[in-house]
Amino acid sequence: MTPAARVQAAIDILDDILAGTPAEKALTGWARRSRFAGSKDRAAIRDHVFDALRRKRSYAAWGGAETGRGLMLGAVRAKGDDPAELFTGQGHAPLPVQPQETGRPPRSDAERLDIPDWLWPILVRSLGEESEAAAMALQRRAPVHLRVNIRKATVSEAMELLAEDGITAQKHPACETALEVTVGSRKVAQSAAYRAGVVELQDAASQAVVAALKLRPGVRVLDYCAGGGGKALALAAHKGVEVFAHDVSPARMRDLPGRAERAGVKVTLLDSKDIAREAPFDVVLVDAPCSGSGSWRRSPAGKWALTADRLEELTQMQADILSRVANTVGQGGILAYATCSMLDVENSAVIDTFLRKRPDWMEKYHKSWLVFQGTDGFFTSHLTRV
Ligand SMILES: C[S@@+](CC[C@H](N)C(=O)[O-])C[C@H]1O[C@@H](n2cnc3c(N)ncnc32)[C@H](O)[C@@H]1O
Repeated sequence: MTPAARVQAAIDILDDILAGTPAEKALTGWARRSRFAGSKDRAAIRDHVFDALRRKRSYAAWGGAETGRGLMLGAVRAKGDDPAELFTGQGHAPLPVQPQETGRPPRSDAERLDIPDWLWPILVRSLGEESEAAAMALQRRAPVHLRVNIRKATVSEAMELLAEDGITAQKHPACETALEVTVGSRKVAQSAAYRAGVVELQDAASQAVVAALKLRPGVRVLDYCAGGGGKALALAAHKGVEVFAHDVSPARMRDLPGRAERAGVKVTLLDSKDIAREAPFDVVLVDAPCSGSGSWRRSPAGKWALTADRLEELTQMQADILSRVANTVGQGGILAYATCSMLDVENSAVIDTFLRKRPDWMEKYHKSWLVFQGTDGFFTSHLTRV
């Protein structure tokens, strides 16, 4: 496909997404209907689509419309290029630009930085001078990070195994088990290292949240919001640590037993009544449902779907979960709260509310990871009884 034909394909897929089809479904549907497209075409089109979804607001301004065509036109103009070179109408290229398709530069910081207006003051209150850098990082593609499963290989061995499949990865400073893929990221899922459970796809900050717990052999840990089990598997990679996983939607943990087997670790799934029987735990991790603002590079739809009401609902949910699970933590144990959010209302404010209601608890540690520092945005806080 020519570069211009790829742009037209992105326009069609974006129209499908704007009409309500989830991004992954729209991309696979297009690929199925377009057997002529090679893997390089599909990768380039996917990049166009996700770039436009991350920068939907500013591209719509530059392109003059929130349509597939408006966004791709905006993408070209925002880079300072002349759309006439791609929008030629020749072959499968988009039709030439019409005089009424004018567009304009963004009019506010929020529009320029692709943040909804209502959210911008909340981000500024949370991050101060760093909010612009964070918003700009959210406009770009996320790096591919791997967690080395230290139960199966050392970090160097994992790097060598990846290299045999043409994948270059380098150590990431955020966590000892973390690698950043610099070449061959699209080959990871097919690689021998991945299939043998030597590496897992996981952001470095997500790994660092688990590493911050400094788990020692003999401890019993409950991952209370386990979801697909990314953190449960990272917890279970620690030798001698007994890991239990729970989720309010057990279906989300469907793949966890298979993933644990591949990783060579044991994770015991618990439903709500099992928790009472197995408590107390030495560590309870609450990787809470959140806005996901720290991972909007990967899931840009979340940035546009979030509303003030939904954010309020999430903070209520976060507070409820924390107070519900506190009693399952044993004496001297840790209640660890985490979110992949950079918003203070989901992070420090949730902890402050908990500590106000429970003066018998105190915060012993907290840390934030910001999205422009090379990882997803994350927050964690360790609470313990006074
Ligand atoms: C951020 S995700 C967890 C991601 C997962 N820990 C990982 O590392 O892959 C939050 C999870 O919390 C679950 N959840 C939401 N409300 C809950 C509740 N009241 N109790 C337990 N889990 C809940 C959701 O189903 C979702 O799977």
